[in-house]
Amino acid sequence: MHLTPSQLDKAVIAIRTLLPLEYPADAILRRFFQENPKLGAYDRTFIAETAFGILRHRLFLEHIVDSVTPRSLLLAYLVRFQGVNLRELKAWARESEIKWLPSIKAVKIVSQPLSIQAELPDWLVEKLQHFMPDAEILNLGLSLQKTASLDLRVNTLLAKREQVLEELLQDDIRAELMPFSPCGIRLLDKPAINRHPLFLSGKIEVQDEGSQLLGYLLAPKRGEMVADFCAGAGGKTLLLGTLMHSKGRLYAFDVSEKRLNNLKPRLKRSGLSNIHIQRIVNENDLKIKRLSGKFDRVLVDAPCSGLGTLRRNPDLKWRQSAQSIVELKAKQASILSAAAGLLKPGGRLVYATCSFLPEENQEIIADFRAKNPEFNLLNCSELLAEQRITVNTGEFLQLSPLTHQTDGFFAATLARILHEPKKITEFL
Ligand SMILES: C[S@@+](CC[C@H](N)C(=O)[O-])C[C@H]1O[C@@H](n2cnc3c(N)ncnc32)[C@H](O)[C@@H]1O
Repeated sequence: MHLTPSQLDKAVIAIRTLLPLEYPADAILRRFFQENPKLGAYDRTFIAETAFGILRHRLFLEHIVDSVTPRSLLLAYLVRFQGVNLRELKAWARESEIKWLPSIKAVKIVSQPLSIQAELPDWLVEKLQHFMPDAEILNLGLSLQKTASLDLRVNTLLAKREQVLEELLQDDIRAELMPFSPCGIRLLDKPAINRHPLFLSGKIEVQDEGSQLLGYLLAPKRGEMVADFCAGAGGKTLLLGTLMHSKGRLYAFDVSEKRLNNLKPRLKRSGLSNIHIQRIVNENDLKIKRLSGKFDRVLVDAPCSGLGTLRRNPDLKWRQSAQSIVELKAKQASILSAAAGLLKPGGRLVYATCSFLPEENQEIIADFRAKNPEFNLLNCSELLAEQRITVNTGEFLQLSPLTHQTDGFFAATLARILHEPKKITEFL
């Protein structure tokens, strides 16, 4: 690694700006780069990768430095995790630092407490210990410290997966077919894919394989009425529209105008014409109430802690807390209840999060079913098997970076029964 003093100085400033983590790390860095337009592509990559690397290993790094400063964290990270040689740092590091740095190489990670080894904060380890043995927590934590692959979804309305793979390989982009998703391609490096003609022409989108599987679980058909209740910037909406062959009506609901606006250029590229974007004030918006009982399929990609995406968003373990999980849980239950009201008898709903905490997942489903006996639970593995996708995680879909090389995802599939039992009051 070739490091220059000005590059290291800039990295220290970036880390200082980042570490209070008042906003998502990617947004802070984006702003930092906007405010430092003279930084070249190589410096930007170095700064972004280093900053994210420090967030991934922050607990261990804070443990091994004498005093926690952006500069000491940077030095410790470079030496310990990037194998940077002290000679390469001589022009920049102070004499006292050059003396101190060799000692950090000797600190053994395996003799640290579980939270440091797993790089998960104490509150999270405590929660996990309720349902996972320590060895599993450690493996999960280690898998979340790795970087995620760049996953693509082929827009099968515009291109065939094999053709896209061939084109990528011809352009010297190393890629392979995904193991689970029938429309997925995994890249083995991180090229600037958003400038590639396949991306610009709408033939590919960036999407984690786990997200793609949620679309296949919902399995919307041509001509159906479908809702993506928490559509955001529409990653899953676009997949659902494709599975519907652009036929039928697909509503993209969300409370965030900004996120829905980000869906618009993607929609244009996709060639889909069956998507109706609707901003709602909240889950109880009148627009939702008016559509009650009209939908064949509903996806609830609920707002969640995002802990399953720590490979991409390592800052989330610092931005979430035991208290934020309590608040999210109440929101998730309320959204699920409102979204379920959209379903026709016989309709299907998929509730999903990118979290591995039962509070946001199984507990939400159990509470919902206790209050709504007119909904049955369908077996996710069987539903996927019907589409020749083999992921055997039982009645719930539970994906993890450790086992499936995807983000951590949870999904449950509910079906509204066709003939609902009459309510007792109707007999009185
Ligand atoms: C996990 S993200 C969705 C990501 C999106 N489905 C995708 O594939 O890109 C959750 C979304 O829920 C939205 N949200 C939060 N509260 C909501 C509510 N009460 N009703 C509907 N959407 C809500 C957030 O704005 C956010 O876009």
